[in-house]
Amino acid sequence: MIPGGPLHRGGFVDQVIPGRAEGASTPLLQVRDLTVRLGPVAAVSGLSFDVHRGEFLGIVGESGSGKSVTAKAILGLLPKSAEISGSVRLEGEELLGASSETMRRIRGDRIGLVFQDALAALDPVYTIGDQLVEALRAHNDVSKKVARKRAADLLGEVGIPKPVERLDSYPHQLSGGQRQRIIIAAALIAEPDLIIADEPTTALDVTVQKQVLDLLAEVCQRREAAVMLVTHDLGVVAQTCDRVATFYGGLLVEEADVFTLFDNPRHPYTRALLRSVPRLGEDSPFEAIPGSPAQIYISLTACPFAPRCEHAQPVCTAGVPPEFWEGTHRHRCVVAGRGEL
Ligand SMILES: Nc1ncnc2c1ncn2[C@@H]1O[C@H](COP(=O)(O)OP(=O)(O)OP(=O)(O)O)[C@@H](O)[C@H]1O
Repeated sequence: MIPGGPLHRGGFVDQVIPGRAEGASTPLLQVRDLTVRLGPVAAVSGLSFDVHRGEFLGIVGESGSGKSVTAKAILGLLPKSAEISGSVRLEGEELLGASSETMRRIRGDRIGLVFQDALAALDPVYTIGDQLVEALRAHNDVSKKVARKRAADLLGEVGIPKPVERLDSYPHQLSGGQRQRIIIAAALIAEPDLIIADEPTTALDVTVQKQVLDLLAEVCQRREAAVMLVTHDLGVVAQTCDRVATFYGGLLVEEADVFTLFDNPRHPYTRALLRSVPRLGEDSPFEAIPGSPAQIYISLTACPFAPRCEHAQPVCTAGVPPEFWEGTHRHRCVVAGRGEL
């Protein structure tokens, strides 16, 4: 048993997780004690976080840290063989264990998806207009003419020049950045409350990346929707997010508002992640994190970062570290929690 510090709070399920919108109404998305096993792999362990309306939450971590599995669990897109427990509520409605029909409705109406590969998400044999009109008419009982007008308006909203003409283009006739804007337009069709964007800009060059992220942030604010951005790129997080959660080995190891996380990271993994980002104009070279990302089998029994952590002590492997809170900043490092870091 790991001794919790004075700031340690136990229990997850009814825990209040303060976010940016403190004192605000019920969170839009409330994830509690989410645990996912995929065969022998403990992909996500005891995950709890909130997403509020109008908020941009970044989820960062190395490959294999459980980011995509978390997104898929929320969307009901994990394989049937996955063992899932905990709770995922969208404005109070429990999504874990919901029927496939309910989850199709949720994905269609309430949660929009933006994935990395825009070309794969668009059908090459149909025009952009055909695809948007079809998607619009799946959600709204409107004529083709009205749907086409709305599709053009949507393209305008996401910054596509000459939107009416673009409706007649095929995906391959557009640039990567334009295709990603169209994917965002498609994700917005049903006016979702939450947009989950999984590495949405990885395939784009830096300038276009910034435009697409600014667009997501602007749309999120204008529509009072929330965005959950899954990325391994801390530069992207710094540019866009209000709050950041760091994942490691399927565990949420730290969460804070973006300024606090960058200025005063508490978990050694977040610190290492920040040091691993190259900075222009600084003499000190960036440092790669030694060792390989953790793959956790069966269940988590210790701090997953301990084998790679320069500050690890025996206590770190005595059990899963509890949460330590400093205001709205929380982390799972016992050494930092004891004030020894
Ligand atoms: N279908 C699956 N079957 C078995 N294990 C899986 C499956 N999908 C993911 N995993 C495992 O679950 C863990 C979390 O994977 P996940 O894809 O969520 O990581 P990630 O943080 O999104 O990484 P990346 O940035 O590479 O996408 C990893 O150990 C991965 O190997």
